[in-house]
Amino acid sequence: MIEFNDVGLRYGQGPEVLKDLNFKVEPGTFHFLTGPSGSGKTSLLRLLLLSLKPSRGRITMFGQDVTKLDQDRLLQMRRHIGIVFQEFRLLDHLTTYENVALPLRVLGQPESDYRENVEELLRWVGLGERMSAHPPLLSGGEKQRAAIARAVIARPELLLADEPTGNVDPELSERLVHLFAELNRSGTTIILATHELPLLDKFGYPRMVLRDGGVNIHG
Ligand SMILES: Nc1ncnc2c1ncn2[C@@H]1O[C@H](COP(=O)(O)OP(=O)(O)OP(=O)(O)O)[C@@H](O)[C@H]1O
Repeated sequence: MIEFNDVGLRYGQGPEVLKDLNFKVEPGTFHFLTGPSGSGKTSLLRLLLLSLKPSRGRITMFGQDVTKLDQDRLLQMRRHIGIVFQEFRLLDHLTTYENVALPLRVLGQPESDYRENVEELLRWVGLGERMSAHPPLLSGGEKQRAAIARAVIARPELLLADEPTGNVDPELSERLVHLFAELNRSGTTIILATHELPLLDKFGYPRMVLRDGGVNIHG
């Protein structure tokens, strides 16, 4: 599903923050992405999200060399990718239901087509009673479950998560990772960036470790 060949990334004229990345991620797998602060986890996720282009090397995703795609094709490919951020990024003026439905609305689907799916997904993530609440009234864990639901409502094949448990307590962190694990069991490929060692130890998924600009996969 993902293949990096000799990929390097620099911002502007700065030094390479990622260098000689060579790895493959098979469909249906779950990887933790870890490494010290500043090692380039967010930068690597932005390459995978197609919001940054590498300075060198080749990135193949879904069978296509993404460095050769024009903007329209990149946008089409982007629809196969979901993203969850540490700081949730929900829209406060929309209800929880409307936040989760937004990606489908943007795709032009009529509400009659998606209402049931959105409600079912919200119940599945445990927000069945919170659908009409606005995000400022949700707890941290509830906000992140809403953000996860929004990220997967359009059924992405690849789900990226950047420190998704950074703003919730350890017990909730574990429950959120169980949610990602469930999504993975239903076929979604997952790459979850975290530096929380207890989570890495508790869930035995392989680790992509970034260090000194390079990456190694363990486990
Ligand atoms: N927009 C940018 N412009 C210039 N340099 C950047 C930019 N974004 C990140 N960097 C640099 O790239 C390097 C990797 O940053 P990145 O945010 O990818 O690391 P990280 O592993 O996600 O860090 P953290 O765990 O602290 O969030 C850092 O040296 C950072 O200063």
